Amino acid sequence: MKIVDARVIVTCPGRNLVTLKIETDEGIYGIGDATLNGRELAVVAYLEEHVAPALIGRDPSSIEDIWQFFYRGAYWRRGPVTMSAIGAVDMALWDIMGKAAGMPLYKLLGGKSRDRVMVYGHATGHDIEGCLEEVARHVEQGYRAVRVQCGIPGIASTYGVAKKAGERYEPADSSLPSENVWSTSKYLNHVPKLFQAVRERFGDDLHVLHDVHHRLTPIEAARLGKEVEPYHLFWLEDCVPAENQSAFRLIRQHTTTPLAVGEVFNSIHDCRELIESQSIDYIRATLTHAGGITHMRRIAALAELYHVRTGFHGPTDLSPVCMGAALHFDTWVPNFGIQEHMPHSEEIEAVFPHAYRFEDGHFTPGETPGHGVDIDEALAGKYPYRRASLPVNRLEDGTLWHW
Ligand SMILES: O=C(O)C(=O)C[C@H](O)[C@H](O)CO
Ligand SMILES: [Mg+2]
Repeated sequence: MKIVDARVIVTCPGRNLVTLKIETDEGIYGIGDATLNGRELAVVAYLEEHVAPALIGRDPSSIEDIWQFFYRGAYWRRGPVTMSAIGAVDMALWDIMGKAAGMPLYKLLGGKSRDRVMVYGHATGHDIEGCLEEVARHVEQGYRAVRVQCGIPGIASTYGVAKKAGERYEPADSSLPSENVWSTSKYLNHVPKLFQAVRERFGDDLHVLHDVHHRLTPIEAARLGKEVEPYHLFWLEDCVPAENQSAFRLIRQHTTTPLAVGEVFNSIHDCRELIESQSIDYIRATLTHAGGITHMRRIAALAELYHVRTGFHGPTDLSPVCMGAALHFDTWVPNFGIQEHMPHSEEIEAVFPHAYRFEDGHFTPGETPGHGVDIDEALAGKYPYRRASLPVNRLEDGTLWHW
């Protein structure tokens, strides 16, 4: 089998999504998600100029060699643009090989390690009462695990909180970056009260999670981890920026709250120290941004040695293609922890028909050969690209801050 075409499809059914479609001389094609939120066209250019032409004529079953060609062979290694492009190629090749073998991807990877994949949903509210209502709505829908993000008294707007009750929040909310204001002290005083109220209302069985979006220093994160210990969080996510991997050792020394990190990671080198020093419990890197299935398998295998489990990133800014492939990976990977789930809009679901299904707080990937997600190109073509940016965050005195 030979690759005869590799094309990039950009569509914006409410938000920008980038898909790579690789076609073969045997009529089998595969698709991969290449969406890098707020930087979509950078990946499109990388794919169109440097990757797609070099794919033509290759054997799509040489998945490892093609991965090495674009990673090791590129000289300029790593980074979100390169690794998202490689991730899309890799996902599409695994899709092709699944279709050629007549097997769902999880079987190609080694078969089921579990019957279904637990996911967590997102509850957000402007105040604690609003959050509790949203948690209740998720529990009614069957979720066993809910991430809870709350507006902070005295802060006008906080990233990660929906503008209106019951709505989804959109990460890239305007053409150029909008601005939020941040106060660490107000935040740290509020969050323990939120989780106290969640436990009082919903009891001990619901898994609850929280995302700090990289906004604390290590000692502040240690304080937060300690103060929420009585509420037994499933995890505390991205409590500090992770460029400095050794910072997590300090947090770890102070708290038993489980730590998750890595949705912005692209490579095993971004998390090697975090994993080997057993400073984290969950690794959040996912297929699109961390070089596809081929590379994510290496990260998961390293993580397994150190009791670290997977907790893949799964926001709406990753397309259903990534979600489908991730659910197969989650079904197979021995050290699975949890999968994030932000539901896509109806428009997006229509552009990407898929085999995965939600039931009772869990997903199953389906039995369709490959990753089980397709793209309706005619429908995709009706939604042209629109520039959208992620916001920035400033302290109350105007200092630009972490997210
Ligand atoms: O889903 C999460 O945990 C996020 O933090 C979402 C990110 O902010 C979003 O994907 C940025 O594009
Ligand atoms: Mg996050």
